[in-house]
Amino acid sequence: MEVLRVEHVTKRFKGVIAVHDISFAAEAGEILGIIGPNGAGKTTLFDLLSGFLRPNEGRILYRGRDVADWKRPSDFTQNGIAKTFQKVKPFQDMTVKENVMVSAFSKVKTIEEAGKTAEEILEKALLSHRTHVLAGTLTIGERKKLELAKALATRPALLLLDEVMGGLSESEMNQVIDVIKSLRSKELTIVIIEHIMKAIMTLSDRIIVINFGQKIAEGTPDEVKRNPEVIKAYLGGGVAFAET
Ligand SMILES: Nc1ncnc2c1ncn2[C@@H]1O[C@H](COP(=O)(O)OP(=O)(O)OP(=O)(O)O)[C@@H](O)[C@H]1O
Repeated sequence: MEVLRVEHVTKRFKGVIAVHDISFAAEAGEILGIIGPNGAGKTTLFDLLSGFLRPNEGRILYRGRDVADWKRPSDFTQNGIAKTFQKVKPFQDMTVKENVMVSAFSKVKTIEEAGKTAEEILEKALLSHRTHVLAGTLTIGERKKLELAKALATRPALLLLDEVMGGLSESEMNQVIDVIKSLRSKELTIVIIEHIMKAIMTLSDRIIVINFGQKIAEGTPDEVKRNPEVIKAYLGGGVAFAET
């Protein structure tokens, strides 16, 4: 079943065309990677998918419904679309559990239910050993896991992960990769933007490559790695595919 369809979407900021006539789709249960050099338009595309921005042209269909009908970003959350933020900003003076409970309240009504959701999700996010500490005391790796947990607590069907590996050590990154792998199910579609090639190549079923706002390639990780257009775009940006 198709969960997401992006049709000829364009987003302009004054003179800049940040996203230019992009189309793609994602199936239920799929992990779809989006890569591209700095400034390619990835963040803008995510902001369009999560309702923070509106396209100038084209449309975005979620489960067959045009998201233009939704007025606020919270309508996106209510309908099952969750996004993590590149710059994680937990409520520092609240515990890890309380942070997750805040997100859980988008779907449940009572403190008991929110607490239960938070505990279950913290377990999934490999963060249950930090349940009762203040979020302000977490390491960067733990903050990234908390960010993931907050998104999961809204019970999404479409999860948008924006550079969740950034700033992590190798072992922290491997843990987050394991967490994301464990989320795989036919009820959840994951779209992930990531600069770290190892992570995106390991996780993605399919990858879309964008450069200067346009889609330049789409395929399996192996197909994308061998694509001459992609190699050219990345060599220009100084990133070597050979490492992956
Ligand atoms: N609010 C804005 N106003 C003007 N230009 C913008 C705005 N947001 C993004 N842009 C421009 O749009 C283009 C795409 O930016 P975007 O942040 O989406 O790229 P990106 O692929 O996410 O980059 P990075 O990998 O560095 O995060 C860039 O040229 C950027 O300068």
